[in-house]
Amino acid sequence: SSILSPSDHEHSPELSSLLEWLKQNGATVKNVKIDKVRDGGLRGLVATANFKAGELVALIPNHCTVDVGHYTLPGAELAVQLLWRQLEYPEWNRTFEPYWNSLPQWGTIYSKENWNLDPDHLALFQEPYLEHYVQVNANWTRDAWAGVAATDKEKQWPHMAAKYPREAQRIPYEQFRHYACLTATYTFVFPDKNQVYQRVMVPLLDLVNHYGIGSNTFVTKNPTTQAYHMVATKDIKKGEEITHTYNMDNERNDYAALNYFFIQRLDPPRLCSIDLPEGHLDASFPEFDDHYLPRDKAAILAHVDYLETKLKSFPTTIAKDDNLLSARKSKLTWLDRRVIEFRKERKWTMQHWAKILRERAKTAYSLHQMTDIEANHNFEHTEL
Ligand SMILES: C[S@@+](CC[C@H](N)C(=O)[O-])C[C@H]1O[C@@H](n2cnc3c(N)ncnc32)[C@H](O)[C@@H]1O
Repeated sequence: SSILSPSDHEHSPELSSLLEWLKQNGATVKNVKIDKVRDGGLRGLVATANFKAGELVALIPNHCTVDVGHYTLPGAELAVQLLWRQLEYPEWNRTFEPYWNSLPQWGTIYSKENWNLDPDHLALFQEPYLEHYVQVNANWTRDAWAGVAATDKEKQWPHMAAKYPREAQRIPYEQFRHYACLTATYTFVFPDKNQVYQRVMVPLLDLVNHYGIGSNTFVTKNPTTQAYHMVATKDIKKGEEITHTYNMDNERNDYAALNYFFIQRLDPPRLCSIDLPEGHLDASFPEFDDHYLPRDKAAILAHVDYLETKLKSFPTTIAKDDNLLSARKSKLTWLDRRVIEFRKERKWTMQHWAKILRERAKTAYSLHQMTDIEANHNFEHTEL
């Protein structure tokens, strides 16, 4: 069934049941609806009344949420725990049906945890580093499923499934890797009652999309009631999309593409983290590019050289990528298209910054070593 709500703004049966279930269980979900929020049909949360800054947008009690494991664990290991819990507590599992049904179906969401490992698809990145990053992560999911990952047995599926062989047999790999993606991308990190940070599935709040600087809510956990509160950080008008900042790393497209499989055109444009001087995917780069890009003439020119050499090394140009994306009889899947859109956006941003840096180099200072003549000159001045 479709994960999208119909265009007449009525909720699909799945989403109506979610809201009903939450209300029956003490949640506050009054002035919000789940709707298509972007051209591509992206689902998100929308305000159905005005909210003032500081006002509560939604409250989800702790008993409607699921702690899936320690926040440092990869999606595959969290998936093992979630599936095991569903088998171990069938009654509890049944009561959560309205929530499970609100989650996206297999094959509609991707992240490094459940990526398509077809080499032709990975090659679309035009970047070996990103290909490897996806491979390492997706292979971990595959290995945890097969029970051959280099980690504790209890973190791998066959060991946990051994207790429920018949039920476990009915769970296909497709579902496992989908769960690995969900536990990594549809979860929040919050401390439990013992102050241990957990990955938590929070119904409804996990339908809110990411927005960087300028998002209109944040999520907090009440230390006494353990409930999750979504609070407006600015006035929100009726009809506006509700957003929050998952993390600022997502403001770089390589991070967002690999971890959540979306890309953005940002204003001002931001380079991929791997295209920053000494940048890499696992670092946090919360500030604008301008704060990271060099000021010293030699360093600026070195970075312009990096960007231009890299741009020349790509097998396709932006124009070629555009042609591929707009070709009428294209055999590209939506997954392929997203990766091509990613690489096109990456190139565009590299060109943009190369141009700005080339300008900046014209008036930049130099930290080059003093020549003998300069040194002698300074010495004479000191003597005087
Ligand atoms: C926590 S869920 C948010 C709800 C999701 N849109 C849904 O309908 O189930 C995270 C997923 O939403 C999508 N998403 C979140 N923020 C986005 C954004 N700014 N642009 C595009 N897609 C986004 C990505 O597919 C991501 O994996």
